Amino acid sequence: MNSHAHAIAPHQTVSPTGPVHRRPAVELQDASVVFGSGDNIVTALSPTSLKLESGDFVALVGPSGCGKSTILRLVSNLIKQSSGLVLVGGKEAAAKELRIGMAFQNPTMLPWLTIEQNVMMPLKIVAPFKQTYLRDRKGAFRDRVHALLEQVGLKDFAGHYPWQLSGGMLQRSNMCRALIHEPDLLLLDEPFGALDQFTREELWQILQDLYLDRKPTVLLVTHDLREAGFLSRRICVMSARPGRIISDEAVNIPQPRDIGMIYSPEFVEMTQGLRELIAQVRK
Ligand SMILES: Nc1ncnc2c1ncn2[C@@H]1O[C@H](COP(=O)(O)OP(=O)(O)OP(=O)(O)O)[C@@H](O)[C@H]1O
Repeated sequence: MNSHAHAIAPHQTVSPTGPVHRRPAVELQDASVVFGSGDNIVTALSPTSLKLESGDFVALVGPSGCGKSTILRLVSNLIKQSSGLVLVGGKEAAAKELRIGMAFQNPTMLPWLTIEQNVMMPLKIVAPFKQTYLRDRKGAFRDRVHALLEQVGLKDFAGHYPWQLSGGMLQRSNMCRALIHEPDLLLLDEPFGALDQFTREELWQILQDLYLDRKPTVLLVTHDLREAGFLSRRICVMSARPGRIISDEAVNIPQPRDIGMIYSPEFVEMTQGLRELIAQVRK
């Protein structure tokens, strides 16, 4: 075991009421991804296995280009594996049956729509909400959007346009849009990448609250080891490209976590251990 053994332990399902045994929400069985053909072959992901139980919060960390985003794209069914299996909700390529929310580093808000309209967008296109969209968009759905915006401190900005908001406010809106349709699975790819440390820490706390409130299954890709440690219940470390998971350990710190915790010796030791592991594999 690594030097971060105090805070993290080999993979186990953590629950306030003890271990839970449910059908995995996400499972990769020796899934690999190869792009191109002939002389232009790029192996983006070596055969990789990973399991997320329903309600898990797993962070994927590792050197640049090791295949973290590729795993998210596999799970969201944007790309197909070249070998192995990808199961979502227990079924192959069944991502459409699960409600998925996604948030990426650069929020892509539609500039001609207000924040309220942007956040409401999934309700317009995702079943079962889309069936009642025309009826509910000015009633129940609007209330839902406003309640979520209030939860992230954007109560007064529903009628603003994206260009009237700061980067941090846009990331909050982005998070609301990813969660508005109550996804079973939340896929986050460097969602706070471009923000200053204070805003990041603030958003970690907001995301933690939203997660504990709703308990979706979350797969978070990040380069920020503190972000991984603060938010997730498990951290998977990947090797250099073509990557695979070389360490999968639980973060044994009860939730909700306090932001001050990231300065504790135990937490610093954990992130330092992860850092050393990644430094070794990227050589
Ligand atoms: N469509 C594609 N065609 C060819 N190669 C690709 C394609 N998509 C990704 N790759 C390659 O696959 C590898 C893994 O990419 P991926 O985006 O998953 O890495 P990552 O770990 O998320 O990287 P980063 O941390 O830098 O965002 C990279 O070397 C990348 O260049």
